[in-house]
Amino acid sequence: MTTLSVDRASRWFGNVVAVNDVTMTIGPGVTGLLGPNGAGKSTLINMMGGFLAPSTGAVTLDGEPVWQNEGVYRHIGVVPEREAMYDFLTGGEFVLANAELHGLPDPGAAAARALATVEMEYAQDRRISTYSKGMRQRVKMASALVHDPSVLLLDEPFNGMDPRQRLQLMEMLRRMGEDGRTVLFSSHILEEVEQLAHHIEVVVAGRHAASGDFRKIRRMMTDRPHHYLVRSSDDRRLASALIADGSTAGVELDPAERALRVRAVDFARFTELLPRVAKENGIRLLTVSPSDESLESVFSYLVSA
Ligand SMILES: Nc1ncnc2c1ncn2[C@@H]1O[C@H](COP(=O)(O)OP(=O)(O)OP(=O)(O)O)[C@@H](O)[C@H]1O
Repeated sequence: MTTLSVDRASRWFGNVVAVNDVTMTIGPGVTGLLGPNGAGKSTLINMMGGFLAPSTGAVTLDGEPVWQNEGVYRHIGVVPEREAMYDFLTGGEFVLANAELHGLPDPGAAAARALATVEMEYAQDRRISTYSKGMRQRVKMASALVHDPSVLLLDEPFNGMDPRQRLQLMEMLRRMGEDGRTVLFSSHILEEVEQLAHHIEVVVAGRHAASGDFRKIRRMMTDRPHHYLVRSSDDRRLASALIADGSTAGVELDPAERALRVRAVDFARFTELLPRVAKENGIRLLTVSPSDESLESVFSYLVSA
Protein backbone atom coordinates (compact mmCIF):
# COMPACT_ATOMS: atom_id res chain seq x y z
CA MET A 1 0.00 0.00 0.00
CA THR A 2 1.69 3.17 -1.10
CA THR A 3 -0.66 5.89 -2.34
CA LEU A 4 -1.97 8.36 0.18
CA SER A 5 -4.88 10.51 -0.90
CA VAL A 6 -6.17 13.53 0.87
CA ASP A 7 -9.54 14.42 -0.57
CA ARG A 8 -11.07 17.78 0.30
CA ALA A 9 -9.93 17.31 3.88
CA SER A 10 -10.35 20.00 6.51
CA ARG A 11 -9.55 19.92 10.18
CA TRP A 12 -10.41 22.52 12.72
CA PHE A 13 -9.72 22.92 16.42
CA GLY A 14 -12.48 25.03 17.99
CA ASN A 15 -12.62 28.00 15.66
CA VAL A 16 -9.06 27.56 14.33
CA VAL A 17 -9.03 26.07 10.85
CA ALA A 18 -5.70 24.22 10.70
CA VAL A 19 -6.29 22.48 7.35
CA ASN A 20 -8.73 23.94 4.88
CA ASP A 21 -10.20 21.87 2.05
CA VAL A 22 -6.91 20.23 0.99
CA THR A 23 -6.67 17.71 -1.82
CA MET A 24 -3.38 16.00 -2.66
CA THR A 25 -2.00 12.60 -3.61
CA ILE A 26 1.33 11.30 -2.35
CA GLY A 27 2.85 8.32 -4.13
CA PRO A 28 6.10 6.33 -3.89
CA GLY A 29 9.38 8.24 -3.67
CA VAL A 30 10.30 11.22 -1.53
CA THR A 31 7.91 14.16 -1.30
CA GLY A 32 8.54 17.37 0.60
CA LEU A 33 5.68 19.05 2.45
CA LEU A 34 6.70 22.68 2.55
CA GLY A 35 5.07 25.55 4.39
CA PRO A 36 5.75 28.26 6.94
CA ASN A 37 5.17 27.73 10.67
CA GLY A 38 1.54 27.16 11.51
CA ALA A 39 0.62 26.28 7.92
CA GLY A 40 -1.01 23.02 8.94
CA LYS A 41 1.78 20.57 8.07
CA SER A 42 1.67 18.70 11.38
CA THR A 43 -2.10 18.50 11.27
CA LEU A 44 -1.94 17.05 7.76
CA ILE A 45 0.70 14.52 8.76
CA ASN A 46 -1.32 13.53 11.83
CA MET A 47 -4.36 12.94 9.63
CA MET A 48 -2.29 10.91 7.15
CA GLY A 49 -0.84 8.86 9.99
CA GLY A 50 -4.21 8.11 11.56
CA PHE A 51 -3.64 10.19 14.71
CA LEU A 52 -6.36 12.68 13.87
CA ALA A 53 -9.67 12.38 12.09
CA PRO A 54 -10.44 14.93 9.39
CA SER A 55 -13.34 17.21 10.39
CA THR A 56 -14.63 16.87 6.84
CA GLY A 57 -13.28 15.14 3.74
CA ALA A 58 -11.26 11.93 3.60
CA VAL A 59 -7.72 10.65 4.01
CA THR A 60 -7.13 7.22 2.47
CA LEU A 61 -4.29 4.82 1.74
CA ASP A 62 -4.87 2.93 -1.50
CA GLY A 63 -8.55 3.75 -1.13
CA GLU A 64 -8.87 2.58 2.51
CA PRO A 65 -9.71 5.21 5.12
CA VAL A 66 -6.74 5.77 7.44
CA TRP A 67 -8.66 6.85 10.54
CA GLN A 68 -9.38 4.02 13.00
CA ASN A 69 -8.29 1.40 10.53
CA GLU A 70 -5.84 -1.01 12.12
CA GLY A 71 -5.15 -2.79 8.86
CA VAL A 72 -3.91 0.46 7.37
CA TYR A 73 -1.83 1.46 10.41
CA ARG A 74 0.38 -1.57 9.75
CA HIS A 75 1.57 0.07 6.57
CA ILE A 76 2.32 3.50 7.99
CA GLY A 77 5.23 4.69 10.11
CA VAL A 78 5.21 8.16 11.67
CA VAL A 79 8.16 10.12 13.04
CA PRO A 80 6.52 12.91 15.03
CA GLU A 81 8.05 16.29 15.64
CA ARG A 82 7.62 16.26 19.39
CA GLU A 83 10.11 14.58 21.66
CA ALA A 84 7.75 12.24 23.47
CA MET A 85 10.12 9.43 24.42
CA TYR A 86 10.71 7.48 27.57
CA ASP A 87 14.11 8.78 28.50
CA PHE A 88 14.68 6.11 31.15
CA LEU A 89 14.58 3.37 28.48
CA THR A 90 17.53 2.46 26.33
CA GLY A 91 17.17 3.04 22.59
CA GLY A 92 16.98 -0.73 22.10
CA GLU A 93 14.19 -1.11 24.69
CA PHE A 94 12.23 1.76 23.15
CA VAL A 95 12.29 0.24 19.67
CA LEU A 96 11.53 -3.22 21.05
CA ALA A 97 8.52 -1.85 22.96
CA ASN A 98 7.17 -0.49 19.69
CA ALA A 99 7.75 -3.81 17.94
CA GLU A 100 5.77 -5.52 20.71
CA LEU A 101 2.97 -2.96 20.51
CA HIS A 102 2.64 -3.79 16.82
CA GLY A 103 2.28 -7.46 17.78
CA LEU A 104 5.08 -8.50 15.44
CA PRO A 105 5.86 -12.26 15.40
CA ASP A 106 9.55 -11.75 16.25
CA PRO A 107 9.82 -8.34 17.92
CA GLY A 108 13.48 -8.80 18.86
CA ALA A 109 14.55 -9.43 15.28
CA ALA A 110 12.39 -6.57 13.98
CA ALA A 111 13.88 -4.14 16.52
CA ALA A 112 17.42 -5.24 15.66
CA ARG A 113 16.76 -4.77 11.96
CA ALA A 114 15.26 -1.30 12.46
CA LEU A 115 18.15 -0.20 14.68
CA ALA A 116 20.60 -1.44 12.05
CA THR A 117 18.79 0.54 9.33
CA VAL A 118 19.40 3.78 11.21
CA GLU A 119 22.90 2.71 12.30
CA MET A 120 22.12 2.88 16.00
CA GLU A 121 23.12 -0.61 17.14
CA TYR A 122 26.24 0.80 18.75
CA ALA A 123 24.19 2.92 21.18
CA GLN A 124 21.18 0.67 21.68
CA ASP A 125 22.10 -0.17 25.28
CA ARG A 126 22.45 3.45 26.37
CA ARG A 127 19.58 5.34 27.96
CA ILE A 128 17.77 7.76 25.67
CA SER A 129 18.44 10.54 28.21
CA THR A 130 22.11 10.40 27.18
CA TYR A 131 21.41 10.72 23.44
CA SER A 132 22.09 13.72 21.23
CA LYS A 133 19.25 15.25 19.23
CA GLY A 134 20.35 13.39 16.11
CA MET A 135 20.50 10.06 17.96
CA ARG A 136 17.01 10.61 19.35
CA GLN A 137 15.79 11.35 15.88
CA ARG A 138 17.29 8.11 14.59
CA VAL A 139 15.75 6.05 17.37
CA LYS A 140 12.36 7.64 16.66
CA MET A 141 12.94 6.69 13.06
CA ALA A 142 13.82 3.09 14.01
CA SER A 143 10.61 2.74 15.99
CA ALA A 144 8.64 4.14 13.05
CA LEU A 145 10.31 1.58 10.77
CA VAL A 146 10.06 -1.41 13.09
CA HIS A 147 7.03 -2.93 11.34
CA ASP A 148 8.57 -2.29 7.89
CA PRO A 149 5.90 0.18 6.71
CA SER A 150 5.52 1.11 3.05
CA VAL A 151 4.65 4.70 4.00
CA LEU A 152 6.90 6.83 6.18
CA LEU A 153 5.73 10.24 7.41
CA LEU A 154 8.23 12.54 9.10
CA ASP A 155 7.35 15.82 10.77
CA GLU A 156 10.22 18.35 10.58
CA PRO A 157 12.81 15.56 10.85
CA PHE A 158 15.82 17.83 10.31
CA ASN A 159 15.06 20.24 13.14
CA GLY A 160 18.01 20.60 15.47
CA MET A 161 20.29 18.30 13.50
CA ASP A 162 23.86 19.18 12.69
CA PRO A 163 24.95 19.16 9.02
CA ARG A 164 26.43 15.66 9.19
CA GLN A 165 23.35 14.13 10.78
CA ARG A 166 21.23 15.97 8.24
CA LEU A 167 23.17 14.50 5.33
CA GLN A 168 22.95 11.00 6.80
CA LEU A 169 19.20 11.27 7.24
CA MET A 170 18.77 12.66 3.73
CA GLU A 171 20.73 9.75 2.34
CA MET A 172 18.59 7.30 4.29
CA LEU A 173 15.31 8.83 3.15
CA ARG A 174 16.54 8.96 -0.44
CA ARG A 175 17.33 5.24 -0.26
CA MET A 176 13.88 4.46 1.14
CA GLY A 177 12.26 6.43 -1.65
CA GLU A 178 14.31 4.55 -4.23
CA ASP A 179 13.20 1.27 -2.65
CA GLY A 180 9.64 2.21 -3.59
CA ARG A 181 8.41 3.46 -0.23
CA THR A 182 6.25 6.54 0.06
CA VAL A 183 8.27 9.01 2.09
CA LEU A 184 6.77 12.36 3.07
CA PHE A 185 8.66 14.84 5.20
CA SER A 186 7.63 18.31 6.31
CA SER A 187 9.84 21.35 6.49
CA HIS A 188 9.65 25.13 6.51
CA ILE A 189 13.13 25.43 5.00
CA LEU A 190 13.25 25.71 1.24
CA GLU A 191 16.86 24.60 0.86
CA GLU A 192 16.25 21.47 2.90
CA VAL A 193 13.42 20.41 0.67
CA GLU A 194 15.37 21.30 -2.45
CA GLN A 195 18.16 18.91 -1.55
CA LEU A 196 15.95 15.92 -1.01
CA ALA A 197 12.69 16.09 -2.90
CA HIS A 198 11.94 16.75 -6.53
CA HIS A 199 8.26 16.61 -5.85
CA ILE A 200 6.83 19.02 -3.34
CA GLU A 201 3.49 20.00 -1.91
CA VAL A 202 3.19 23.51 -0.54
CA VAL A 203 0.70 24.50 2.17
CA VAL A 204 0.10 28.01 3.42
CA ALA A 205 -2.38 29.03 6.12
CA GLY A 206 -4.10 25.66 5.98
CA ARG A 207 -4.54 25.73 2.23
CA HIS A 208 -2.84 23.77 -0.52
CA ALA A 209 -0.84 26.36 -2.45
CA ALA A 210 1.18 24.44 -5.02
CA SER A 211 2.12 20.95 -6.06
CA GLY A 212 4.67 19.51 -8.43
CA ASP A 213 8.27 19.64 -9.49
CA PHE A 214 10.49 21.58 -7.11
CA ARG A 215 12.31 23.46 -9.86
CA LYS A 216 9.09 24.67 -11.41
CA ILE A 217 7.78 25.95 -8.11
CA ARG A 218 11.14 27.50 -7.27
CA ARG A 219 11.04 29.36 -10.59
CA MET A 220 7.58 30.68 -9.77
CA MET A 221 9.03 31.96 -6.53
CA THR A 222 11.97 33.66 -8.26
CA ASP A 223 9.80 35.16 -10.97
CA ARG A 224 7.39 36.74 -8.55
CA PRO A 225 7.42 40.54 -8.19
CA HIS A 226 10.32 41.63 -5.98
CA HIS A 227 10.24 44.56 -3.60
CA TYR A 228 13.33 46.57 -2.78
CA LEU A 229 14.21 49.38 -0.48
CA VAL A 230 16.66 51.68 -2.27
CA ARG A 231 18.53 54.65 -0.84
CA SER A 232 20.57 56.84 -3.15
CA SER A 233 22.15 60.25 -3.45
CA ASP A 234 19.10 61.47 -5.46
CA ASP A 235 15.98 59.39 -4.84
CA ARG A 236 13.63 61.54 -6.94
CA ARG A 237 15.77 61.45 -10.04
CA LEU A 238 16.40 57.73 -9.61
CA ALA A 239 12.64 57.14 -9.25
CA SER A 240 11.80 58.81 -12.53
CA ALA A 241 14.60 57.02 -14.37
CA LEU A 242 13.53 53.62 -13.02
CA ILE A 243 9.84 54.02 -13.76
CA ALA A 244 10.67 54.70 -17.41
CA ASP A 245 11.71 51.05 -17.75
CA GLY A 246 9.24 48.21 -18.16
CA SER A 247 10.87 45.98 -15.55
CA THR A 248 9.80 48.43 -12.82
CA ALA A 249 6.16 48.03 -11.83
CA GLY A 250 6.08 50.79 -9.26
CA VAL A 251 8.21 53.27 -7.32
CA GLU A 252 7.17 55.06 -4.16
CA LEU A 253 8.98 57.59 -2.00
CA ASP A 254 8.98 56.50 1.62
CA PRO A 255 9.62 59.67 3.64
CA ALA A 256 9.87 57.83 6.96
CA GLU A 257 12.61 55.53 5.65
CA ARG A 258 14.06 58.31 3.44
CA ALA A 259 14.18 55.72 0.69
CA LEU A 260 12.46 54.45 -2.43
CA ARG A 261 10.24 51.42 -2.38
CA VAL A 262 10.61 49.76 -5.75
CA ARG A 263 8.52 46.93 -7.12
CA ALA A 264 10.26 45.06 -9.93
CA VAL A 265 8.46 42.60 -12.18
CA ASP A 266 11.44 41.24 -14.05
CA PHE A 267 14.04 40.25 -11.49
CA ALA A 268 16.94 39.66 -13.92
CA ARG A 269 16.32 42.82 -15.92
CA PHE A 270 15.92 44.97 -12.84
CA THR A 271 19.22 43.86 -11.29
CA GLU A 272 20.91 44.96 -14.50
CA LEU A 273 18.86 48.16 -14.84
CA LEU A 274 19.37 49.64 -11.38
CA PRO A 275 23.17 50.05 -11.40
CA ARG A 276 23.14 51.12 -15.05
CA VAL A 277 20.52 53.85 -14.54
CA ALA A 278 22.33 55.08 -11.44
CA LYS A 279 25.62 55.30 -13.31
CA GLU A 280 24.12 57.05 -16.34
CA ASN A 281 22.53 59.68 -14.10
CA GLY A 282 25.50 60.16 -11.82
CA ILE A 283 23.51 58.87 -8.82
CA ARG A 284 25.21 56.97 -6.02
CA LEU A 285 23.40 53.92 -4.69
CA LEU A 286 23.69 53.81 -0.90
CA THR A 287 21.45 50.87 0.03
CA VAL A 288 19.68 48.22 -2.01
CA SER A 289 17.89 45.66 0.10
CA PRO A 290 15.07 43.26 -0.66
CA SER A 291 12.10 44.03 1.55
CA ASP A 292 9.99 40.92 1.02
CA GLU A 293 12.34 37.97 1.14
CA SER A 294 10.65 36.26 4.06
CA LEU A 295 9.45 32.78 3.34
CA GLU A 296 5.96 33.90 4.30
CA SER A 297 5.88 36.48 1.52
CA VAL A 298 7.16 33.94 -0.99
CA PHE A 299 4.46 31.52 0.08
CA SER A 300 1.76 34.19 0.01
CA TYR A 301 2.71 34.92 -3.55
CA LEU A 302 2.27 31.26 -4.43
CA VAL A 303 -1.17 31.21 -2.84
CA SER A 304 -2.35 34.25 -4.73
CA ALA A 305 -0.77 33.12 -8.02
N1 LIG B 1 -4.54 20.55 19.02
C1 LIG B 1 -4.70 21.80 18.57
N2 LIG B 1 -5.54 22.65 19.21
C2 LIG B 1 -5.73 23.92 18.77
N3 LIG B 1 -5.10 24.44 17.69
C3 LIG B 1 -4.26 23.65 17.02
C4 LIG B 1 -4.00 22.30 17.42
N4 LIG B 1 -3.12 21.75 16.56
C5 LIG B 1 -2.82 22.72 15.67
N5 LIG B 1 -3.50 23.85 15.94
C6 LIG B 1 -3.45 25.11 15.16
O1 LIG B 1 -3.61 24.78 13.80
C7 LIG B 1 -2.74 25.55 12.98
C8 LIG B 1 -1.83 24.64 12.18
O2 LIG B 1 -0.91 24.00 13.05
P1 LIG B 1 0.13 22.90 12.60
O3 LIG B 1 0.90 22.50 13.82
O4 LIG B 1 -0.56 21.84 11.85
O5 LIG B 1 1.06 23.72 11.61
P2 LIG B 1 2.54 23.40 11.10
O6 LIG B 1 2.59 23.80 9.69
O7 LIG B 1 2.91 22.02 11.45
O8 LIG B 1 3.37 24.41 11.96
P3 LIG B 1 4.79 24.17 12.71
O9 LIG B 1 5.81 24.05 11.65
O10 LIG B 1 4.91 25.46 13.50
O11 LIG B 1 4.60 22.95 13.56
C9 LIG B 1 -2.02 26.49 13.92
O12 LIG B 1 -2.71 27.71 13.95
C10 LIG B 1 -2.11 25.79 15.25
O13 LIG B 1 -2.07 26.73 16.31
